[in-house]
Formats: sequence, C-alpha cells, structure tokens
Amino acid sequence: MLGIRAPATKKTTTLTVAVKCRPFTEAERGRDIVRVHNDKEVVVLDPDLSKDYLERIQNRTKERRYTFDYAFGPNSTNLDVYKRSIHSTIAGVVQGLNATVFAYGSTGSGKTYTMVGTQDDPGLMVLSLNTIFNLIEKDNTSDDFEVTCSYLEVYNEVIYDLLEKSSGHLELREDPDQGIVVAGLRSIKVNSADKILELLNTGNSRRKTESTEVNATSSRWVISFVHKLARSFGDKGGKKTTKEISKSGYQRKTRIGGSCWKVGFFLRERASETNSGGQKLRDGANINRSLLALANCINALGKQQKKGLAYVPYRNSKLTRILKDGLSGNSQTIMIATISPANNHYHHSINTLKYADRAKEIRTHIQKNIGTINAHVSDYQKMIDNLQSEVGRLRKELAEKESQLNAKPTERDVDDETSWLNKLSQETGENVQERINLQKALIELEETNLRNRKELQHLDDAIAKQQVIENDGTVVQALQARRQVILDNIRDNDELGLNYKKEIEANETCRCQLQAMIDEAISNNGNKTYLGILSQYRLLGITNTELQFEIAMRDQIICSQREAHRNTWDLLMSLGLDEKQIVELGAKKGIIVEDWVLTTPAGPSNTNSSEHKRHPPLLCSPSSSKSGATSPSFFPQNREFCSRSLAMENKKLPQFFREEHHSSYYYISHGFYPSSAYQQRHSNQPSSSFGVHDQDSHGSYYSPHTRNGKHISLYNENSGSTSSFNTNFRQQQHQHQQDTWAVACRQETNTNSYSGMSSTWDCKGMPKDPTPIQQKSPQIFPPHISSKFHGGRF
Ligand SMILES: Nc1ncnc2c1ncn2[C@@H]1O[C@H](COP(=O)(O)OP(=O)(O)OP(=O)(O)O)[C@@H](O)[C@H]1O
Repeated sequence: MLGIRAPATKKTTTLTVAVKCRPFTEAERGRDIVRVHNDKEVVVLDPDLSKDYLERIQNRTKERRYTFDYAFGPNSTNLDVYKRSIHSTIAGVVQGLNATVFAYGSTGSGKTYTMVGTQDDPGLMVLSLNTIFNLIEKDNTSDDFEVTCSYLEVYNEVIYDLLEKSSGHLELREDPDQGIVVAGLRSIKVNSADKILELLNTGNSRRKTESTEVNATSSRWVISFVHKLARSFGDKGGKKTTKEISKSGYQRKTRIGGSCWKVGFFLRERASETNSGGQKLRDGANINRSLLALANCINALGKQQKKGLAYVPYRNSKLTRILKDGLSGNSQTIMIATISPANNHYHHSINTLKYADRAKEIRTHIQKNIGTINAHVSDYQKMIDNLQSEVGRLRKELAEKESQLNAKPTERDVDDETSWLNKLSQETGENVQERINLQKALIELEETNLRNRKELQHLDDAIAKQQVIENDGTVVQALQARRQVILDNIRDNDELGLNYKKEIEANETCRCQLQAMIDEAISNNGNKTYLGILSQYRLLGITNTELQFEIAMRDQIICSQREAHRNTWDLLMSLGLDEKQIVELGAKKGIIVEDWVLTTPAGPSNTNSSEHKRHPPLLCSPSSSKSGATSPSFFPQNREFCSRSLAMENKKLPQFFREEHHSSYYYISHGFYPSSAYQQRHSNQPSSSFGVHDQDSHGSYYSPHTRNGKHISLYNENSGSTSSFNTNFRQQQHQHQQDTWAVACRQETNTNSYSGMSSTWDCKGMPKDPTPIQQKSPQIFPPHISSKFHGGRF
C-alpha cells in the first residue's frame, strides 16, 4: 500500500462507549443488581439489601448510576449491539477511515462472547467482517480492494503471532505512516468472511487458555485482531489494481486508500478470585499490568480533555502501545464495556463502569486515509520539484531563524528581558533625576519669589516713609525703580514656575507609564520572581537617590542656617555690643538667649564664664524657649567686637527663631517628599505649593542660583549620578558660605540705605564707605537676614 496520506480535513470525535450487561450463566447464583434504562443509562444497585431507609436517604447507598452512548441489557444480542453502535463505524473503514473496537471488562463478564459470539449469535468481529465484505461486494466502482488480517496475542508482555505455527517474540515499532506496527506480524490476504473466520479458528487453537475458578475457558490474555484494507480508486471504465496502475505510468489520476480496524479483548482478573498461584499469578499480574496501563491511559486522556494535561503513559504496556491510535490518533474508536449482572460482581462492574465513564472524555481525530497521486512520471517530477522548492524555502527560513538565535547567547531570553528591564530602570532613574531637578528648581524659584514679595513689601513701606520726609524724591525714585525690577522678576518667576509644574506633571505621567510597563512585563513573564526582585532592587536604588537628594537639601538648609546664626552673632558683636548687652537688649525685646537665661540670670560674671564659651548661646524666641528645645547654635570663636555706632539701638530688634526646626517644616509645608512618600500623600499634586507661601515661613534659604531676585534654573544641572549630585551640593554649600557673609554685609548696607543711612560694612563686618543704592550690585536677600533685618526696622 502506498503511504501517501490525504490532505483531508481532520474531524475530532469522542470515544463511543457502549455497555453490555450479559445474562446470568446457568451455573451462576446470586441477585441481579444491574438495570438498563432508555438504552443509555446503567444503574448498579447496592448489593447490600440490609440497608434501611435512613441509610438510603442519607446517601449511604452504594447504588451507582451512569450514562453512556449506548447501554444494552442481558436480553440484547450481539447483532443488536453491532447494528446500533458499531455498524456505521465499520462501514467507514471501506471509505478509508480507521476503526478500533475493543472490549473491556472483568473476567467472565462476556468479552469473548461479545467479540466472537456463537453460531447463533455471532460476535462483533464476525459481524464487522461480514459488513466489510458485503460493502466490497456491493461496490460498483472500478476500485480495487485488498483485505489482509493478522491475529496476535500479548502474553506476559510478549507478543505472539497466532497465525504462525510457532511464533517467536515480536516487537513493536513506530512507523511514521502507519503508527504503531508489530514488526514481523504475519498479514494474510483474505477475500471473504469465511476465510477470516477460518483463520480466527486456527489462531484460537493456538491461544493458551486455562481454566480459572471464575471462567472455565478464561482467555487470560490480551487478544488483538488486526484487519487492513487497501483500496485503489480506479476510473469507471475498468478496474485496475494498484500494482497495474503504478506500472502503467499513464496520465490518469488515481486515488489510493487504506484503513485498518483492530479488535481487542482482554482479561482482568484477581489472584484471589482465580485461585491461581506461581506462573498463573505472574500471568495475572502482567495481564493486570496491561489493563492497569490501559486504565491509566484512559484516566490521563480523560483529564487531558478537561484540564489540558499532556502526558499519557502509552509506553507502559504493549497493549496501550497497540491501542495508541485507537485512543488518541486517527481512529474512530468504540469501547464495549462488559459487565455481569450478579451482585457478587458489584465491585468489578463498578470499576469497569468508572473507566468506561472516563473514556467518554477521550477524543480522537479522524481523517480519511485517501491521497491523490498522479500516474504520469512528469507529474511525479513536478510534485518532487515543488516539494524540493518547498524544502529549500523552509531550509532558508530555518537558517535565518538559526542565525537570529545564534546572534544571542544561550540564555538570550533571560538576557533580553534583563537588558530590557535595565533600559526601563535606566529610564525610570532618569525620570526620577529629572523630577528631582525640577522640584529643586521649583523650590528655589518659590524661595526667590518669596523673598521678592517680602522685598516688595519692604520697598512699599520704605517708599511711603521716604515720600513723607524727602523733598527732591531722589531716593523714592531709586526705590520705585527697584520696585519695578522686583515686580518684573516676580512675574517672570511665576511664569517659569507654572512651566516647571507642567513639566513635573508630565514627568509623573511618564513615571507611571514606565512603572506600568515594568509591572506588566514582570506579571507576563515566566521569570517572574527573578525580574520582580531585579525591579525592586532597581526601584530601591532610585528611592535611595531621592532620599539622598532630600538629605542633601536638608544639609544645605542646616548649613545656611548655621551660617546665618554665625553672621548674626558677628553682626551683633561688630556693633560693639558685648554678650551682656546683647542679652539685656534681647530681654528688652522679648528675645531670650538660651543657656544664659535658663541657667543663670544674665550678668557680667556669667557672660564671661568659660562655660558659655564652651556652649555658645542660642538666640530664640520666648515661644521656642518654652518648648524646652535646647539644641545649640553656633557661636563664632574669637570673634571681634568691633566698635560700631549704635544708631540701631533704638530700632526694633529682629526675631530669631530656631531655623533648624523650621527647615524641617519647610519640606512638609511645601509638599516636598521623596517621591514614594510624596505620592502617597499627593498622588494628584506633584508640584509644590508654588506662590502660596505663608508670610511667616522661616524655612527659606539662600540659593546661589538666585541673582537679582530672579531665579536661575537648575534644571538638568545635576542630572547624572548621585555622587555628582552631592558634589554639586558641596560646591553650592561652599559658595553659599562665602556668599552669606557678603550678603549679610550688603544687607546691612541696603537696610541702612532704605533708612536713609549712608554707612556700609565690609565682608569682615567693618564699616565701609557709603555707596549709593543705585550703584550696588544686584540685591540678594538671604533668608535669615533679609526676612528679619529688612524693611528699615533695624
Ligand atoms: N450475551 C451473553 N449471552 C449468553 N451468555 C453469555 C453472554 N455473555 C457471556 N456469556 C457467558 O458468560 C461466560 C463468560 O463469558 P466470556 O468467556 O465471554 O467472558 P470473558 O470476559 O471473555 O472472560 P475472560 O476474560 O476470563 O476470558 C461464558 O459462559 C459465556 O457463554
């Protein structure tokens, strides 16, 4: 038979399961517990009659109910079974469809009777053979048919050929076209049902049957009867055999077909029931192994359909390998489950029915084994050419794919995922850095404008006062010019601030998208755990950067506050005041100098004590003093007490606060957090509270990036690593320290200018020549000085 498979479409079908309950045998005693309803339902009654009503309604009954494709009671004949459940399948064999029929049941349940039958009630094998030959006979086409049959037995997992007089052990082989085949199994050509029955009888005589206590002629072996049918489709004009057609080489299309139907029946027995030992016991165990393997395959195949599990243990026995096609391949398969009606077979019957029930889930894929071949050599050549070009195309495709694969290392999937995750992480890092820069720039901008607004207020006050005392209006004009500059700066900074806010929002959106991409990639990936940990690690790194940013900002604020304190002390002492005077002055104005006031009453002896030098005093407001806070302030050692006109003495003294504390509040009041904490609090408000500062806020700090009251953007200035970021901050701090003192001096100058005074101070706190305000460099108002010394109060 030529092995060309048809490109016909596959049809998926489920196993057909029929249950046949045999009648009581003459020797059998017991109670009938099997009921068949509607030709489909099988009910096995509880064999224990002693159960009362209560037990029954409590569902303690052992009664079981199953539904199958077909169910046959004891009065059904083999012909009934055949007509309803087998005939159409066997008819399909002539059309090129494979078929498998096997009986499954416990020993003595009627497998042999159902498959072989008797003279009066021929079995399914006989009936199906009759059908095949009837159909061939009735076929009025020019097609040729060739029927062959084989007969084999599996005994203790060894295959014997029953059509051979003295058969050796046969092996199973896997054929790409025909599936599992028994190598060396004799295949005899037959042309009538009678001939096959003759062969069956011959084979049966070679079977090893031994009596058991259950069945006097128990087969105790797995028997399979394999028929093959080859069909050559010819023209209507005349019949041609396959051989003749292939020889002729005429330009005539011919279809060929082949099908196979297998019939098997098995024994299942228990050693205790068969009362057999030794060799018999081993035989029983092997037979059980075959059937156990079949049961396992049925189980696995049933689950496979329901849950998609893959492994089916076909290789566990010869029987399951022979039946493989029938259980999952190209075959229409019918399982006949045979049971006994007797109550003492209850467990066997239930067992058989359970497997039969699972077998209903098994699916096979049937396909006609018919192909079209062209009889002419040139057509064969064309076919070969086409196939070769197809092979060439596929080879090329394969080579391309392989080169793609080789371009990357073995663990390319993981590597790809990792590098992709790296890219995402890097982008997230850049995103965070960008936001840090934007927030930093925004904060500085806010501070600048806060100072601008305060200066504006002071300018307004100064202008009002000056207008009263001045005749020519020169100073007022200068003040108004300055006021205009500040107003312009405020407007510009407001615009810039709004842009920053928009950029921060865009940055937040981008960050959310990146995070969603990372999350999705991790959740969809097989390496979930690994990628999850990697992602967490990266995100922690990013959070760390943000925290370092916050720390750096706080450091800078603390540093600037300390500088401000130091400058304030220097300024006070440069005015010519000693400590006692400062304390007294402070006390008059309600300012308490900690340590001095808290420990001992202010006095000359105390102010000069070494204790005070070891613990520099802290200027604080009464309110902060009450809070009991005692953190030290920085007191410049060996400071010079310069002589100074005390023209200021009667002016209002500034209010000193604990800037350290306020700087912390600053972050909170300005909504500045590391992004994680920030997001928790302000998921929809990424920007800080630009332009809405409390006038009493004291958390402002001097920024070297602010000139002339106008903000100079820091955006992208610090993009890069955390270390460069910190370096920047250190540089800023250094610059800041240098600037603070100069600013303090300039502040003093300006303040005096506003008050109409002409004296100025150098960077060491020494008086300098007066300079008109118009010629001064652009004014910067350091927070701790500008907010307290500014406005002509000092
Ligand atoms: N439908 C039936 N009508 C009448 N008698 C039956 C029928 N089915 C089975 N029997 C009888 O039941 C007995 C056991 O049947 P059978 O030998 O077919 O069982 P088995 O399943 O093939 O047993 P084992 O597996 O041991 O070979 C036999 O005496 C047989 O004649």
